[in-house]
This record gives sequence, structure tokens and C-alpha cells, in this order.
Amino acid sequence: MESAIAEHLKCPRTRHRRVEDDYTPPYPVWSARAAAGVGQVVMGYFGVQSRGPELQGRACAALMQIARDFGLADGPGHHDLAHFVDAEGFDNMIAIAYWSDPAAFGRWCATPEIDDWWRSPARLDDGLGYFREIASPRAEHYETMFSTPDRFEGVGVVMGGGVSGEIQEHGYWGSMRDRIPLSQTDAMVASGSRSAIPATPAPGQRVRIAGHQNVAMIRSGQEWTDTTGKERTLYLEDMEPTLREGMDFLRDQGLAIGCYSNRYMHHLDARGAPLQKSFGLSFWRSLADMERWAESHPTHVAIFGSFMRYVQELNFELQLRVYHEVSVLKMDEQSYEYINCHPRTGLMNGLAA
Ligand code: HEM
Repeated sequence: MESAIAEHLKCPRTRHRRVEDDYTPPYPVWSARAAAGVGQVVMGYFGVQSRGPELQGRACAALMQIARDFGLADGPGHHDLAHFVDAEGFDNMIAIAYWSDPAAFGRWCATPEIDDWWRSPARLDDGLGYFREIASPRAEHYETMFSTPDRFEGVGVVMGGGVSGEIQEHGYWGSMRDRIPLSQTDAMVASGSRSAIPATPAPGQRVRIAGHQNVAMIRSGQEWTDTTGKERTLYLEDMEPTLREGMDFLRDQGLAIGCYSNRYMHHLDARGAPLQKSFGLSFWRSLADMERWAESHPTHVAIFGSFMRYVQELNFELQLRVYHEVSVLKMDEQSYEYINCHPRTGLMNGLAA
């Protein structure tokens, strides 16, 4: 058993963990480790927004183009494609890409064909919406968790330092915070507020959103490809409907509890066909707001309870894969840009008049 906090990120504590040193978690969980030299990563959400079946083909083509451009020099080490329909009925296709080096990301963005495409006035009147939500947390500002040690998702794929041993900080409310290295010395309280340029986002515009200090972000995913029999039924008929309810709540009523945006997304393969994998992606005013939802909302409490029960019932032989990555972002670790998107998109949500 080892700490989720890698040795080189440990420091003298001024804040305590929620558990005692002899705490033993009820089931095993692993973290991804960063290779030496991977100090800051980039998590980029490149979105294409459209409405109605007649635009879906063009939206898909735009997404495929973005994914092809990842193959240019300095492109990401890993990417996923995903889709969801938002509360306004728009299709949102997103290519999610990870870099282990922010300088490479900067060079990739500055590649003339990518930069010219993004800046072109044509982006405002080709009938589609586009966005880039870029989070670039330093190593102290994020954590990962995987229910199996054999395969990573998301940022874990590019961190390059392999898998940890079984970690101690999990299986109790507050463990997410305890896994983030910064929690050793900092309460990660949010301050300030979001602002938009121009101040009132509307469709047909380019909009930039400035985040505030300590915005919290989570990508929490599950894959049921390998589940069979009772476990598959449990996931599809018991857990998934509850999860969907929780995700719909955050999408529709999240603002009142500090959730700026929530997307319950389905993975697509390289040709756009759905895979048996999904994830929730949400941005929050603070880590504390996210924690409150996770430990008190009936949907997540029920999912958490079922997971604990199934793990034991299935004798720790779960085929359902669960993982998450959580970041607490400083001002300079966030960049959000929207082109011709509706004003409830992503971090714009709640800012329009
Ligand atoms: C089938 C889907 C899901 C399952 C089975 C599940 C289950 C769990 C479990 C078992 C834990 C505790 C993990 C540990 O510490 O060992 C946990 C923590 C957490 N989950 Fe989920 N979850 C799911 C989806 C989600 C989604 C979509 C979100 C949000 C977008 C979410 C947010 C959280 C948060 C914030 C925590 C950390 C709570 C803390 O440590 O204080 N979960 N979940």
C-alpha cells in the first residue's frame, strides 16, 4: 500500500488527511504516476456544436479534421472522441486530447494550418459552433484513480510513469482531496468569479471566458465492454439509470450548487460509432462544491453504495472499469474559447443576461 501522492510531490504537511495512518481501504484502487520531467500536463477539449440531423455530417467531418490535425508535429500523446446532446438539444462532438508537455501544445496550436483555421472569419458563419476548453494543471494540482491497474484512460495514458501500487487514500468521502498533492498545505478555496469577453455571450460571436482561482474539474468514466451476466445487468439496469439521473440533475440544476457545466458523454470510435464507455465531465466553482454533491446527492450516494456492494458480491472480480481524473485549476491553468456556440455552452453557462 502506498500514498496516492508520489514521493517527489510530498512535502511537510500543514493540513491533515481525513483518515489515520493505519486506515485500510475496502477494495484496491491505483493511480497513474508521472515520469520524471512531466511537471505540467494539458487536457484539451476541442468541441464542435451543431443542431439538427442536417448538420450532423458536417459536424462529424469537422471533428474528424480536428482528430487528423492531432497527427501533425507536436500533437497530443492520446485522444478520445465523444458525443452528447446538451440541454438545448444541440449535438456536441468533442475530441479530448492530452499532452505531457505544455510547450509542445503551444507549438501545435501555433502551427499555421491549425491557427489559421481557428482564427478564420469563416468559423463564425459556416453554421457550426466550435470551442476549446483547455486545462493545464501542474503536477501538484491533479489526481487520478483507476479501479484496475492494467490500462489507463485520459491523462494517465500520457503521464509516462507507469502505475502506482495499491493506494491508501480512497474509499472514503474526502479521499479525492487527499490524493491531490496541493491538499498537503492548501484548502484550495475558490476565489473570484468567471468573466466573459464580450460581457454578454450570444450566438454568432467569439467569446473568451476567464476562469477564477481554483475552479475544479472532473472527468469520471466507466467502461462496461467486458461485463457479462449479472454484472452487466447490474450496470445497465441499476447503476446507469441512476448515473444518468445524477448527470441530468447537474446539467439542468447544477448552477445552484456550484456546477458550471456538466456533460454526460459517450465515447465514439474513430469512425463515429458508439463504444461501451462513457464519462461525466464537469466544471465546478470549487472542489468543496463537487465533494458536497458526490457525498450527498441521492444519485451518487446510490451509485457509490451499489459499487461497494457489487465489489464485495462479485468477490473483487469486477469487469466494470471505473476511473477519474480531478484537477483544481489556477487562473493561468485555464483557457476557454467559444465560437458561435449557444450561450449555455460549457463555462459560458449562467453568464448570459
Ligand atoms: C458508474 C459511475 C460511477 C461510479 C460507479 C462511481 C462510484 C464512486 C466511488 C466508488 C467512489 C469512491 C472511490 C474511492 O475513493 O475508492 C466515487 C468517488 C467520487 N465520485 Fe463517483 N462514481 C461514478 C460516476 C461519477 C461521476 C459521473 C461523477 C462526477 C462527474 C462522480 C464524482 C465523484 C467524486 C467527486 C468522487 C470523490 C468523492 C470524495 O473522495 O470526496 N462519480 N465514485
